[in-house]
Amino acid sequence: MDKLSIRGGRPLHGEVRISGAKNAALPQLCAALLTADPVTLENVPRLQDVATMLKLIRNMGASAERNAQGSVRIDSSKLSSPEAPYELVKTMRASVLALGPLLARFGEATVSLPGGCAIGSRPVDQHIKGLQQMGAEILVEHGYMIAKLPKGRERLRGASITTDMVTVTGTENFMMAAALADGETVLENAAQEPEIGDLAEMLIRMGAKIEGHGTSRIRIEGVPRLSGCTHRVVADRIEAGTFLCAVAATGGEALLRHGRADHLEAVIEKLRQAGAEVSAVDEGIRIRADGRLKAQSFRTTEYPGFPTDMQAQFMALNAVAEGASHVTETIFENRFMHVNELVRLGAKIQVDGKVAVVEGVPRLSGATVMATDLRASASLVIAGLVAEGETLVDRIYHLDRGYDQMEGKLRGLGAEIERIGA
Ligand SMILES: CC(=O)N[C@H]1[C@@H](OP(=O)(O)OP(=O)(O)OC[C@H]2O[C@@H](n3ccc(=O)[nH]c3=O)[C@H](O)[C@@H]2O)O[C@H](CO)[C@@H](O)[C@@H]1O
Ligand SMILES: C=C(OP(=O)(O)O)C(=O)O
Repeated sequence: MDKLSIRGGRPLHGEVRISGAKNAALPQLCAALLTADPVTLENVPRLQDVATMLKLIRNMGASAERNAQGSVRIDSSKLSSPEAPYELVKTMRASVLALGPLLARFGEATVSLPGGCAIGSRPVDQHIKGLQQMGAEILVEHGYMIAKLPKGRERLRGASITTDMVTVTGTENFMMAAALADGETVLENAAQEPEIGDLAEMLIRMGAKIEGHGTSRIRIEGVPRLSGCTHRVVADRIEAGTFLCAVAATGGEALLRHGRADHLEAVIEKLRQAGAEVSAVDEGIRIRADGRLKAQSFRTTEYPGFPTDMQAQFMALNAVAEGASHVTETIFENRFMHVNELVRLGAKIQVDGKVAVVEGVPRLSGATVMATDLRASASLVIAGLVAEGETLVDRIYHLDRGYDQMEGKLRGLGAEIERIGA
């Protein structure tokens, strides 16, 4: 199992290229299943979840090829088996995004339930309820969602869907299903994350009729068929946010090329309050930080609030900042697994239910720590970049699931970081 060895204490300096967003690329790879025409996605990040999604698509009988420039071409004209098996779904929750497109195009789909993961339970009751409102018959049996259209029906039908909570993958599944449904679908309480807007733009390029994406009410007028398209995946706001925290924590200066400051306002606002200089420039985002920053309290919520996917990384920054802070996690019940590992590096953090109380310390000291989930891994890397001596981050397969060449990019910024094979 690979580990990362980090020798901390060097401020990060220079330029880093932000990749395409994992959480945009995954639904878009599923959206390619909505058409028999070839679809080309540009700027697809090289990370494990994308590799798993390509495997899933190929497993269904479609072809999916990546070229040297990072584009992926998907041809699902010969798709033979509309099924997402447990073996693939268990390593990647985003597989549930195959449900909407498969059902809409083929009138049937069998997709494994995602179950839970380290950060908490990952229920899909809202997905099932919404697709049932669109006329699907869905049976949950042997760990699978077995979905089909009633006899005699060829298409899902438009519906008015109000979810009990804001769900990102739910909104994406409904948008894709509704794009090929018969009639109008209105999604109330829809998610507003930039990845939703990017998916809507891709679907519109394919011929879908969608309005209101980026607001909490999305209207989709179904069309009988969609065509192929070429679409460029939006920059990864969470990767950008991770590098912003890393530069801020080490007291450095960097340009994040292609980073989208407009997608990261809640995080940037907190970084500025902490004392970092952050600006949106034509090439991306610039950040500069001097000395110790001031700790910031925050609470994770849906977009445009502070993203749950940035909670662990900002907590690493708070751990070495001046003063105390309260970090409240409202989306996932178990997303504080990095806390005990940060404590091993010398951080002072106590968890009480949904709140972590962080008492900033002037220094951390390197140790062996274990990554427990994707963003927890990134938090430990940031802490390792600050800590004195060597930090060994074990189980970095979690990191590889969602970051495109993290250690190479950090090395480019002057970090002393190395991957050690088993
Ligand atoms: C709103 C939010 O911040 N969503 C995050 C969530 O998206 P992801 O799409 O994975 O999760 P959802 O947005 O669907 O879930 C939001 C909340 O709704 C609950 N829920 C969801 C669907 C459902 O059918 N039933 C149900 O109860 C979930 O348990 C969770 O508490 O995790 C991703 C990976 O960390 C993040 O990128 C998303 O930003
Ligand atoms: C936890 C994440 O992803 P997933 O929903 O794929 O588990 C994430 O992107 O931070």
